[in-house]
Amino acid sequence: MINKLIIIGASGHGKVAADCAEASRRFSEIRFLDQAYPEQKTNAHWDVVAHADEAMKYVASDTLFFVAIGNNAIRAKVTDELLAQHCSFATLVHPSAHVSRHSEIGLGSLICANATVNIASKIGQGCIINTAASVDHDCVLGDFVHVAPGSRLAGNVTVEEQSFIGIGSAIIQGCTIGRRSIVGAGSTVLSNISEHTIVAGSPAKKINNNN
Ligand SMILES: CC(=O)SCCNC(=O)CCNC(=O)[C@H](O)C(C)(C)COP(=O)(O)OP(=O)(O)OC[C@H]1O[C@@H](n2cnc3c(N)ncnc32)[C@H](O)[C@@H]1OP(=O)(O)O
Repeated sequence: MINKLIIIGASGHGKVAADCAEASRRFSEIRFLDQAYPEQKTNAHWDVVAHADEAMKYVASDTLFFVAIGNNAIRAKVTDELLAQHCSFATLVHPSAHVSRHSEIGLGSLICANATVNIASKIGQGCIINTAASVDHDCVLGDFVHVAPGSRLAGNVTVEEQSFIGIGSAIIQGCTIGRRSIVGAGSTVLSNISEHTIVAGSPAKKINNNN
């Protein structure tokens, strides 16, 4: 029986992931690994038990791993390293989230409190659908996308891999956000955004490249 969770990343985001895992009642033991160990030994109510480099010592048939690193590129890298070592991953869904049974959630993703994933949407691996964010019908999110708290994706929105949708943003129906792009906090996206682009404002306009 799988009942232990090892979370890589004892940050603020890590404690949100742990809280979500605890609320799901799937795990009897939740522990962290972090680069800050041994200086950091706790994260909120949970213990940091080892350095992140020691993950392999915790591989066991009753244990799942979860990578709680907010930076999309680093989360992708750490996840890929652990997958290469055949670690088994948890997908965490807070009990207050609404996830349509006709949607798909990729391995290692986090669906936070009060978030919604509506019918026929597909969320990739290692994504974060943060607090009270909503992903409406027929959306497609690539791997390691982060939709920050309170953001709204209308129907048929595509967000390509490793892009970040800033807190409180809105994206109208049918838009595509290219890979590794950033939508600034509180923006309104009315048209497609190219890859590696930072946009902000209402309507959202390019303010920089994201290299
Ligand atoms: C649970 C959690 O905490 S999840 C995390 C949630 N956090 C977020 O959503 C943060 C999102 N980040 C932002 O909005 C940032 O401002 C970014 C990434 C869009 C831009 O950051 P930077 O590249 O550092 O841009 P910088 O701060 O230099 O601003 C450049 C210009 O864009 C403007 N700008 C920056 N962000 C925004 C925004 N969100 N909306 C409107 N204008 C903006 C600035 O005012 C500035 O304008 P100016 O040149 O006229 O002075």
